[in-house]
Amino acid sequence: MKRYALIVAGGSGSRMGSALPKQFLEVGGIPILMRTIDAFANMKDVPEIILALPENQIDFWRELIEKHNFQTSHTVVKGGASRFQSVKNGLDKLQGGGLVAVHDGVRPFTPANVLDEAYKTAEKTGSAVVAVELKDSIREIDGDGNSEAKDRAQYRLVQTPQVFGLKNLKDAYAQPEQSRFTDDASVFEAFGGKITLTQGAYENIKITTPEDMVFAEAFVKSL
Ligand SMILES: Nc1ccn([C@@H]2O[C@H](COP(=O)(O)OP(=O)(O)OP(=O)(O)O)[C@@H](O)[C@H]2O)c(=O)n1
Ligand SMILES: C[C@](O)(CO)[C@H](O)COP(=O)(O)O
Repeated sequence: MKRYALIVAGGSGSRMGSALPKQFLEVGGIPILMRTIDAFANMKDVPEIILALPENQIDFWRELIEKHNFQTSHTVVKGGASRFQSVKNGLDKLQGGGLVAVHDGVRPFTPANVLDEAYKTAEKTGSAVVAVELKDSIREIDGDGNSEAKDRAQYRLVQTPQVFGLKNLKDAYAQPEQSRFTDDASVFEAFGGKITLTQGAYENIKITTPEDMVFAEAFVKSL
C-alpha cells in the first residue's frame, strides 16, 4: 500500500522562544527538521514525504538544504495558522488511496520500529496512534484548586506519528476545526473513526521548551 509521511513544521515555537524557529535549531550539528525527515527516509519502505512550513520560512529552508547538502526527496507545502490547518494544507496536495502518517517536525528521534509498526497497524485497522505509558502519577484538577488521584494505568501519553487511511483522514479534516483538536486522533475520532494505539518510545520527544534541547544534545551524543 502506498505510504505518505506528512511532516508538519508550520508552528511558531513560542514556548521555545528562540530567535531561529525551533525546527531549524541544530542538534549534533544537524537541523532538527532534517533529522525528522530522515527518520522516515531511512525506513525500508520509504514513504513519499510532504513537509508543511510557514510560507515565510520556505526560502530559508532552501538555504539550509544547500548548506547541509540535504539530499532527501520531499515536497514542501505552505503551513497554516494552526496545526489543524497545516495538516489540512498537506492533505489537500494528496490524491488517491494509501496510508498517511502525520508527524510533528520537531520529533526527530522516533525509532524505525515505532514508525514501521504504526504503518503496519494502520494497514490492518485503519488507524495507528503512537503512545507511551505514564511514568509519573497523575491528578485531575477542578476549577476550585482541588485535585484527585487518578489511575495512571488507564491513561497514555500520545505522540506522533499518527497514521490513517488517506481518504478517511481527508474526510475527517473536511469538518470544521475545533479548539479540542490537539492532534490527528482527536480530529479522526470526532468524525467517527476508531483509534488503535501502538507503542511509542520515551525518546520520541516533541522538542517544545529549552530544556528539551539539553536532552536532545545528550541523546545524540549517546548514540
Ligand atoms: N500552525 C502550526 C502550528 C504547529 N504546527 C506543528 O505542529 C507540531 C507540534 O506543535 P508545537 O510543538 O506546539 O509547535 P509550535 O506551535 O511551533 O510551538 P508553540 O506551541 O510553542 O508555539 C510542530 O511540529 C509544529 O511545527 C504546524 O505545523 N502549524
Ligand atoms: C500532536 C501532539 O504532538 C501529540 O502529542 C500534540 O498534541 C501537539 O500539541 P501542541 O500543543 O501542538 O504542542
